[in-house]
Amino acid sequence: MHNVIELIGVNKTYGTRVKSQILHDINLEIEEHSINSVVGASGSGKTTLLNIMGTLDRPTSGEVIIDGANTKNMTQRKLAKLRNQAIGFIFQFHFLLQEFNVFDNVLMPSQIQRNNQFEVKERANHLLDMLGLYKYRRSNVLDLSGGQQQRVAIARSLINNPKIILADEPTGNLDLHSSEDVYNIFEQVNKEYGVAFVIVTHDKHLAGRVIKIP
Ligand SMILES: Nc1ncnc2c1ncn2[C@@H]1O[C@H](COP(=O)(O)OP(=O)(O)OP(=O)(O)O)[C@@H](O)[C@H]1O
Repeated sequence: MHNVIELIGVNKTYGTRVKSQILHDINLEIEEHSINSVVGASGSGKTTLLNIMGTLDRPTSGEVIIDGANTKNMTQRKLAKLRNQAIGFIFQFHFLLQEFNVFDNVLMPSQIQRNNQFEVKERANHLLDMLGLYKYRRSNVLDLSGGQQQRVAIARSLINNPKIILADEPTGNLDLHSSEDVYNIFEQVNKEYGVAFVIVTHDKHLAGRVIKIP
């Protein structure tokens, strides 16, 4: 089985004068097509771990391998390209662009690469259709409910056809019904597109393998 993410001996320490070690010698493999939930007490380092997996933050020591590529000595530019191609991100607060409509928000990550625009737009339409948002594609994102906005964020995370989606408390801001909706979509996307998921969660809906941070 191919690993889409591999962490080898990862440590993370914050602070310069007063040091605080958050992650201790983490060794982890995320297999392609797998679903994984990250759990742990508040402040235990779940978001820190996810940010390191997503190359948004670098470990103090240890190695992060994304889809077979060791990121240790990569330039910021190369890292940004790899991240944009391989990884989709979903956050608790979706960070949609308020001045853009639904369709343009979904297209956003694809604009960084010179992808075939026709294919990208077709894919955006397909994703919006799958997520029940096609009729809202010209609406401003502020006119949508919280659950609908999170579905726009899910479509956006999938636009570059990533191998992995990293989701940080994706249902933290949603009611029970919308939360279940989001988890059902994750399962559907995992089945249909083979995307691996790593989900940081506080709620009881634990999907797939559970990674516990001490
Ligand atoms: N940039 C930073 N600089 C200094 N300390 C930080 C930084 N980011 C996080 N921390 C600290 O690292 C610890 C872990 O934070 P993190 O957000 O990863 O935990 P978490 O498990 O995701 O928490 P929660 O469940 O409350 O969201 C916390 O004590 C936090 O204050």
